[in-house]
Amino acid sequence: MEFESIVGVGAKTAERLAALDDPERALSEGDVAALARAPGISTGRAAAIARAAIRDEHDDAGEFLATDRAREIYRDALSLLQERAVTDHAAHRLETLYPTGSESRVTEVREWVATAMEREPRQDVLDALDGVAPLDDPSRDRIRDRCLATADAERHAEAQDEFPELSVEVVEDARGLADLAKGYSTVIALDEAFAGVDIAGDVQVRPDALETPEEVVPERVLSFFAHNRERLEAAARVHRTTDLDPPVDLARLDEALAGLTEEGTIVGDEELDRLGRAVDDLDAAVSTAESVANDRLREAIEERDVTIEGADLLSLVEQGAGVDSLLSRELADEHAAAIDAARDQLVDSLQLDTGEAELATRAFPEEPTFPVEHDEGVVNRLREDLTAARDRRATRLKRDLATEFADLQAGCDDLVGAALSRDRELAVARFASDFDCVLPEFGGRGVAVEGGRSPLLDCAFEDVEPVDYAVAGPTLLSGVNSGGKTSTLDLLALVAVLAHMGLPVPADEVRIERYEALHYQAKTQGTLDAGAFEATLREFGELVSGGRKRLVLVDELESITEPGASAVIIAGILEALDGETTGVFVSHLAGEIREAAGFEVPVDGIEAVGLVDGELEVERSPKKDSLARSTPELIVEKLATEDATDENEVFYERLLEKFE
Ligand SMILES: Nc1ncnc2c1ncn2[C@@H]1O[C@H](COP(=O)(O)OP(=O)(O)OP(=O)(O)O)[C@@H](O)[C@H]1O
Repeated sequence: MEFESIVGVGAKTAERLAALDDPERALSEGDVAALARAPGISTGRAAAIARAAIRDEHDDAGEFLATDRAREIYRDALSLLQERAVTDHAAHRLETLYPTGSESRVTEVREWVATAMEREPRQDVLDALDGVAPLDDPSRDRIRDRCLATADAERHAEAQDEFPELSVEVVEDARGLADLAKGYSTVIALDEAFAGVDIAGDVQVRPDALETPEEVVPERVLSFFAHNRERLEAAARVHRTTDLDPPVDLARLDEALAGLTEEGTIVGDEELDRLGRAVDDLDAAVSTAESVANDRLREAIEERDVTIEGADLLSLVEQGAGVDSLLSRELADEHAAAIDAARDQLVDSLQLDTGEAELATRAFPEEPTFPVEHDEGVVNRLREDLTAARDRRATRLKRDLATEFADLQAGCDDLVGAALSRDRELAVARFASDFDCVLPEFGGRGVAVEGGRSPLLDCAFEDVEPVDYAVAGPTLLSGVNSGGKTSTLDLLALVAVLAHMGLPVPADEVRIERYEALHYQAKTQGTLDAGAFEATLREFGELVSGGRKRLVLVDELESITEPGASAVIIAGILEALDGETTGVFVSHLAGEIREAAGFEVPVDGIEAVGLVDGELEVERSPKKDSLARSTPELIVEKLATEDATDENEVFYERLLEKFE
């Protein structure tokens, strides 16, 4: 794949992406976490690259979010969704959702979303998801007891690539192999030509070694599984608590994992445990056995009165014989019994098998001595035999388990992948259910929202009052102070962004025109200086001349300059937006703008229905074709109708007339 063909990916980024294991897969699947593993690529950058790759695929050149406020609304919407993902990985992957005018992209996401919304976000599934993360490779420890050998330079290079944890040596001939066998416990020759050579030591000829890494370096796959155990167990739990069909036999995986310690060594094999204990306890067992024999013998000697004829004693002394001969003559049976006891003690305490026991008995020779002493040479041989048996068994078990894991590995990748993808789906399901969402319908002109409730408001979602608002073409939105004009624009923007991301929207029903861009101009804080005013006007100049189909939302543009000029400018912009473009302009100057405009600009209004305890009671849904009365007007009306006395009635009445 030509990475540089993706918009925004230059030569340097392309080179960084190429360092990944499988960048094509990461790009085509929008795997942000995998892309962020490339050197020097942050998660944010990875998300942007993934989005650019999707854009590329859908021939989607345009940027939907045309202003800062539009981008803010997108960020807020995305955060609400990401907060509902359990794993960081799923949260990152959700960044690949972005608003677009590309119908094919929106349709693709909507199909996925429709299934996602059916998922049930049960607590046990969310708990299980907590431990899931993509499988990753632990650092590989160098293995020093084995080496590979070949006479072929090309194979040498291949083997070095495949087995970075092993030494790979070049050998000319069998002599070279024999030299290596002196330094390594195992030498694995890669060339068929070495088959049949007779060399002392563990020299194996394995021309297939490169294809069976799990047999050559079982430690690799074992440490991979030991390292990823918790993620795998969590992913297995996700499958057990949902309707997901496991891509791997979970019982088999459980069993394989049960045979592995956290360090990647084997557990649960009785024979290996026995051999390990025998090696570890050998010295202590020999010394106990020796004590047993000596205690018995001492007891026997103490209990015995030894009578010896003077002539015999003389002959023994003349022969220079020691007490041993006396022992053998007088206490032969007791000595034999003591040696038997020592041998039994050694064999029993180390649980030795018949072959090992045969050697172990020789550790206590029959020649009568006191005190009884073990034969260190025999004990050393026993130690070597037991150690070799233990290591052989461990190697065989490791290799068997590694082969089993190698068989399960592809399924395990899918197991984790499926759990993470369920997390993304559940984030959408929770978003939809937390904010009572529906999938919007595309079509018609403008936007029509029924029962829309914005989760971006500064109050608890259950306190948000539903808003109905349908708007098409250029429109002014008037309304009382703090009536909810800005919140209505936010709701329209949010609905437009979510709909064009392919996501459900927080409303009972929404129909929306398919747009290519959202131009949302936030309220300016205070009057702009000449330069900023010029820049803002320029932006509108570009906006009105742009050919793309866009939704235009503008909040109180009048604050950019003095009211008289503002009304004229806004009127001009409304005129320039051809009648086809839906543009909602919030303004307190609706009357003035209307007068300045060369056409009958529709004005909708958010109205106060009254004053309750000094607080305005507001009807949040804008009323069509209605210039909302201002708050001062409402207060004057209240004074004129409810509180007027004979003296001030005329004053209030006159004030009220001035508003009309
Ligand atoms: N649909 C709604 N449900 C509940 N509360 C709302 C709703 N819309 C707005 N509000 C509340 O009213 C407050 C004022 O809303 P908003 O800022 O949108 O009004 P405004 O008409 O734009 O005000 P201003 O006249 O100052 O521009 C919000 O902070 C919010 O608490």
